[in-house]
Amino acid sequence: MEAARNRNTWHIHPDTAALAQRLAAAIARMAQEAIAARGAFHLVVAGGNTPRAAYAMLPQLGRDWQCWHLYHGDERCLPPQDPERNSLMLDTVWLSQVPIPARQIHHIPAERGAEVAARDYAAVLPPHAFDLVLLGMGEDGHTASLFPGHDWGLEKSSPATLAIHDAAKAPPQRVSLSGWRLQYTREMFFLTTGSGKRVALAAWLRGESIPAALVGTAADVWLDNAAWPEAVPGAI
Ligand SMILES: O=C1O[C@H](COP(=O)(O)O)[C@@H](O)[C@H](O)[C@H]1O
Repeated sequence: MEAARNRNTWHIHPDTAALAQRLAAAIARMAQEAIAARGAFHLVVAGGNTPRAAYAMLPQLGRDWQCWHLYHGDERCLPPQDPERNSLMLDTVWLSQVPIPARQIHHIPAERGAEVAARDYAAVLPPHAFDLVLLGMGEDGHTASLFPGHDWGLEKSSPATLAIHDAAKAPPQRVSLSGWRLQYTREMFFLTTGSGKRVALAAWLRGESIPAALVGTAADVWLDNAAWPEAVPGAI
């Protein structure tokens, strides 16, 4: 595969363990820089399986937890204790072990249903840019809960949050930050690992209009060799 000409930086890692370690260190470093510069770190987290190992390392690497503010890129409309909830994964591997003030952890109240949760979540978003947005990519190229064939809310006239009713991946009801709100950030990292992501990654590298590519036009993309076997570890 040849990288399409775009504004992405591709960080290739030999395996998921190496990626998780560097990613967790990068998040902790960026938090310290943001806190030193502005007194707070506003982070949007990705759901799914890919970021789990990095999140689990953060309790050891992070500091100044009282300055962290957490948001989700998306959530699935399921009860809070459902194992498929992004918030439950985050609580289990990371948040239950660190003293981030509860009022600064903005889980999406997706158990209220997509429309109500999207409205309520919009009300807690900051008026300023996020410091860092973490995103994953599904096998079909979706990111957050922005799926192929849907409106991804890339226009500034779109709402900041979208109620999703027919997602191609279960559950069909979800809430997502819109494309432009995800892009309103100082930095964006995409996390993509495993051979299951090869087809979507190849489409991105060819310049196809998949949701991940259009949201992540200028993102740093963190990959392992299983997702891009031909790539030599390093940054391109
Ligand atoms: O449904 C979702 O999928 C993407 C990718 O998940 P992964 O398990 O392949 O890492 C994820 O980024 C998103 O937050 C999630 O809700």
